[in-house]
Amino acid sequence: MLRLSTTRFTSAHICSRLSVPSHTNIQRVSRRSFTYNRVAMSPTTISSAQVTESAAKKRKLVDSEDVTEIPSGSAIPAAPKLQVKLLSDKAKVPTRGSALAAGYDIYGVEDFLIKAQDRGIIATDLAVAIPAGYYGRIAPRSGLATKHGLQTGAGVVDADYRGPLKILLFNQSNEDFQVHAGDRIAQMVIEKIITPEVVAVAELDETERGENGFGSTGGFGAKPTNVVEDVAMQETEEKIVFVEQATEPVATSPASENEPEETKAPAVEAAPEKPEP
Ligand SMILES: O=c1ccn([C@H]2C[C@H](O)[C@@H](COP(=O)(O)OP(=O)(O)OP(=O)(O)O)O2)c(=O)[nH]1
Repeated sequence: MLRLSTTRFTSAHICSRLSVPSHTNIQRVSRRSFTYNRVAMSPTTISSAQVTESAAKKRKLVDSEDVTEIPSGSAIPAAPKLQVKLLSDKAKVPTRGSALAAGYDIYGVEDFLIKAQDRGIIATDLAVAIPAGYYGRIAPRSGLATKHGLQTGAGVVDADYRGPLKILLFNQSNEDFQVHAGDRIAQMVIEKIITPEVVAVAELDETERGENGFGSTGGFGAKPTNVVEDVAMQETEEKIVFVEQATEPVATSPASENEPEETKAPAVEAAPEKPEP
């Protein structure tokens, strides 16, 4: 008889299993698989030894900018660092609001009144060194944008810029907005870029779209044609859920058998009995 059991793996479980500190490099792909540093993994078969082997095999595929240094004996590429220099004692190191937040909140260092429908440039007294191959995008904080109409402008921070970081804020509301020293006024997202060589050509290649632009694919209500229904990805929580046959022996890799107790994944739990109708 087939009896279904369900085990839920969060990225924290996986990190614990892999004995790695951060779950930010873990990306869920489907119910049964995820990637760690872009290496495909399965929660049923994962072991630290496999991570080491797989990562070593795929290391050549990782862009060189991703790998600042690979310490000997470690399979996990060192993450690029965002260096910040505080230019005054009012400056604050950028912070992230949650474990997986994309943006680093940026703190202003001055009181500044931005009049309604006006703009202001706010000092941060920060200098930054963004890793090569990336840039910093200054983006609005959603709360300030929705409640007070505060948008950011300009917003491209080059990797080679070493001057003081400034934040351009537009007040699109009809009320003045008072910025206080120490406020989190914007966020900076570190985005990967490519800078291809520019080549002038006589003709561009042909495409289906051609020269059609600005609404040529339909109105706002047009149904997109490229949407694939994926039930597994509709879960709201970041969980990897898989189902296995409890009556058959579960294949266990030798490496995972030798793992210390605290790094093992949680035991398989029996699925709750379905109540009789
Ligand atoms: O919101 C922003 C945008 C830019 N900068 C800094 C970092 C960036 O590297 C530099 C130059 O910005 P950008 O290249 O966008 O400005 P530009 O007008 O093209 O100036 P430049 O000729 O110096 O490149 O100004 C900020 O501090 N805040």
